[in-house]
Amino acid sequence: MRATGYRLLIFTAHCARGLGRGEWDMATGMLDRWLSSRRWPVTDLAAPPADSDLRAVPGDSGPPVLGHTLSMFRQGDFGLRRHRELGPVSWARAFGTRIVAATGPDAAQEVLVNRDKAFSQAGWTFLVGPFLNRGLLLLDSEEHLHHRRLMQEAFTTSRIAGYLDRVDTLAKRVVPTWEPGPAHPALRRLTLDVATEVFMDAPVEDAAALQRAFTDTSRAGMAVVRRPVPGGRWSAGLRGRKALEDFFRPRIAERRTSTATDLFTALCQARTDEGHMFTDDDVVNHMIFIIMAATDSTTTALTSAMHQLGRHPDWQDRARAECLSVDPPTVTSLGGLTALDLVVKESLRLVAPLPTLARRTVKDTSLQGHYVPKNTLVFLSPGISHKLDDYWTDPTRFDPDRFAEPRREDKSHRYAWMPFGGGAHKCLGMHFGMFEVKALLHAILRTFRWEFPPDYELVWDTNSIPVPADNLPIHLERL
Ligand code: HEM
Repeated sequence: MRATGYRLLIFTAHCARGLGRGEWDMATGMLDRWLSSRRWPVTDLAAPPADSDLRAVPGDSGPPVLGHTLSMFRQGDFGLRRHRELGPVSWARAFGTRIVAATGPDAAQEVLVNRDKAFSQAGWTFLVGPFLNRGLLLLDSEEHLHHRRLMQEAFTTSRIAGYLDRVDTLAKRVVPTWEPGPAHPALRRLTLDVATEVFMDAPVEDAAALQRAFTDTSRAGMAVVRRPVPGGRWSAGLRGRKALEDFFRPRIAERRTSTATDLFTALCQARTDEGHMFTDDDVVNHMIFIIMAATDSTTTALTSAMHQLGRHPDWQDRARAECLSVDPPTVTSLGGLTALDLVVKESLRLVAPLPTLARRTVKDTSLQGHYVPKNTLVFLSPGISHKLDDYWTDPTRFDPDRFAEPRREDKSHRYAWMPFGGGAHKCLGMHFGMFEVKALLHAILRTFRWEFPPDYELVWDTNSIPVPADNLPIHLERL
């Protein structure tokens, strides 16, 4: 069996280029069946110290050469299956290293609360390479706290109100120009427009080049060949990052005294009570990170919500009726749109935009009674916590009312619903992100109606940030 599987892997890799679509689907289907059915001998990650009562982390290396890399890429239920079979703390070999999965709300809480400071943000460097260098998420401890406090100045209620006003103006200009077609690229374009107009206040003529630079920079972290080979994703990412740096740096001095209401200006002017401000380097690094953090995540949230609203016309009608009763969408008026709020929360539960949060241990530590040695990569999975039937009734079903009183299933555990993470690094853009998604849906629901054929099934490509494999083709009917 082992030899068969190995041959299948080699065959798939060698033949990929020469196969037609049907043959490719057949080969990958065989591969997927084999990956799901095959089990590997379970061994210990490392022996716990003799004087401790800790247990070893159970897990396995998976198939030869690639380990579980392909399963992680190709199988949406891989993590959930391991959680059921091996428990909330297990290890697997993938991407050339051993990774500990901390799954379920208890394990997530222990890592994110990080009581003895054993889990560092260096885990993210493994995933995003040099592209998000010194972004807020990559900082640890006191330095992180200091930068986070300063950055909070860009997310006060009055700042958010200003951004939201600009998001609404943009949505009202762009959404009515949409034609029937794939929804995902249109949504991505919309959130990129938010990035250039609302976050950066960039000149219109620079928008296309900047948006290309964001895309190249954010994709580079997932490059298979992680070297600057000409024509490769890594090189494109380095060029993209440089283009973004070249945009931000020369404008900082002018933005420090500007009266503009964009996020870039807010970061340039952020100041603590003691008078500390971000340096020019900090502003550049934080802006590049924020744009990456904000764009793909909100695109996935919007795509998931549009998909669910198209499958559930009753919820679409309820959400639209609310949106038609309120204009413009503001921090206060959006707060009253209950059905829209429930739909967005449920869409974030079913498809967590950040499927993996990464940490690395900086010392030997314990996790749910297991021994985890120093320098171990640890992955958390909000999407797994969102699918456990200990916390959610019929977890695969779209059921927004689960977030309403009296059910409030999200209160079953502090970390049962965690699309925005938790602890010291909990998403700083959470409130604005929710408002942005709702303001954009507000414009879409007031302009269009849509539904999917009953037999339509969306397949999410979960290689990194979830995207619909078919771009979510959608027939928009103008109201
Ligand atoms: C639906 C949209 C969003 C989702 C699901 C989301 C999710 C997350 C998650 C899970 C984290 C924590 C990662 C970790 O602990 O490893 C995070 C961090 C962060 N997010 Fe978001 N995010 C969203 C939108 C935004 C927006 C719109 C912004 C800014 C405009 C933003 C800015 C940030 C920042 C600055 C951090 C780093 C916080 C820190 O390290 O202290 N996010 N986000």
